[in-house]
Amino acid sequence: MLQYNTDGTYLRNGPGLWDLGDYGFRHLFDGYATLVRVSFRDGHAVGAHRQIESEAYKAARRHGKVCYREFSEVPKPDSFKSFVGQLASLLSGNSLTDNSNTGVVRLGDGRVLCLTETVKGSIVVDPDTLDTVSKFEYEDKLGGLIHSAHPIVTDTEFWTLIPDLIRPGYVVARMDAGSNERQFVGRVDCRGGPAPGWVHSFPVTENYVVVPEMPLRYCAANLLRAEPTPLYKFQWHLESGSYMHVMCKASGKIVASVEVPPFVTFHFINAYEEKDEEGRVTAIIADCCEHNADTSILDNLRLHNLRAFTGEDVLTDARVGRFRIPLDGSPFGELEAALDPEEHGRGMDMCSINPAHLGKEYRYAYACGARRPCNFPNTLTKIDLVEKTAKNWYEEGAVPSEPYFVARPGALEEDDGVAISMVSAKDGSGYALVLDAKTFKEIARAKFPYGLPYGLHCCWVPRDK
Ligand SMILES: CC(=O)/C=C/C=C(C)/C=C/C1=C(C)CCCC1(C)C
Ligand SMILES: CC(/C=C/C=O)=C\C=C\C=O
Ligand SMILES: [Fe+2]
Repeated sequence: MLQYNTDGTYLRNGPGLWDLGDYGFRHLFDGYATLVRVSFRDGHAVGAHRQIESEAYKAARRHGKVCYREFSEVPKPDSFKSFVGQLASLLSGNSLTDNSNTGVVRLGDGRVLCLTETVKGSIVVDPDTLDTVSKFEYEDKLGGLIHSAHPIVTDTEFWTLIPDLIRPGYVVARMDAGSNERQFVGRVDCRGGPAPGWVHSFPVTENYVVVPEMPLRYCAANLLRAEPTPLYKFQWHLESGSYMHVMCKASGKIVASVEVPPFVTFHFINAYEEKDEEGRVTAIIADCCEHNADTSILDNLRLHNLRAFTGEDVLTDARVGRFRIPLDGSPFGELEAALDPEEHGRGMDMCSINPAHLGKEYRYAYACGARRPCNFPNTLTKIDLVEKTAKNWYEEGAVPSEPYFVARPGALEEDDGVAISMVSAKDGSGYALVLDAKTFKEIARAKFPYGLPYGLHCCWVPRDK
């Protein structure tokens, strides 16, 4: 019996199936999407999991091989077209995967959407049955084949970033809850490099959208390569510079564009507006899980590395990278660690916050951290950005996924709620873990009758909605 008094459904998406007959995928991000559900009701938890029935997954099952371009894999020679044919199917988007294995969000109108970096990989699911309901069709003329895997979703709207690989830049778009039509808000032109930087995620404040331009940039040549490169579809362009752009949500105008130290991040944590005594906005503060400008984290996520822990400490260091983007016209922004990374074992990724603080000043972030030696984040950490300390949860041999914060209904304090994570235990079994977000102590765990693959991002569907 699970003593937990908030009723609702926790959903987690992630790559979960990496094998097709004898063939095994090589990178974590290639796996076909597995949705996990844990429904909490009257102190009990009921779990389930299911594959998302994307075209890419169904074709792979039908033919026993990869049929679409995944994160690192491309269809093998026997189904290969000529170079021109490949280029055409890449440009049209036909050959891209719709394997929506990254995020899951509950839109303001109640629809639950699974996402990845391809626009066609936006798939509506039923949170109760985990049925694949339909493709989410964007009913607008914005186009774009890829977008940020992490839109910003609130009860009323949806913000997304669409990288433009032809004319290097990004389109910022928003969509009202209940609509399928994105509206163009503005455009950012890249300041460096041959292509836009990878935008797995981006942050917003109450009035601004922050567009990051990392030196890890999309690479047209690598998109066409048959075999994965160490940086997959990307290339590191240190010489191109790193930038942060700030766009006004209301006007679409760029209010700041600053050069910042080089950085590598998948996940922004949050951002907010810094104000002076008169209430004027002087700067934007944006926090992310930052990998010390080291791209090797991407290759470390190869399954071979993840499955072969030798006792060596091979997880590269990460920190809470805090950007300060001045709005006074200065050309440079700052990037520093928000707290001593030793507080969380120099591991930092897969973060969540209290959504009531989205875009606003906030104090707490929840993430996966590290207890070394390790080859992958193996702790859950609660970061206090004011005290600059962390509380850590650890169980020997366990691999926990993103600690997802769910507020207690009626909560007033920022950390009044729970952090939910799915844990793979040392013996291969799996359980849902519920931590008190305040104390970061275990409240409950619900064992699954079987082990579950590692998974990525989550959402919460309250029972009454
Ligand atoms: C699982 C995760 O976090 C990221 C998944 C990323 C994917 C599936 C990216 C796919 C892509 C292509 C299939 C071609 C175009 C480039 C890129 C967006 C990397
Ligand atoms: C698993 C991961 C990124 C997932 C993208 O959605 C990053 C892990 C980083 C390790 O520190
Ligand atoms: Fe992500």
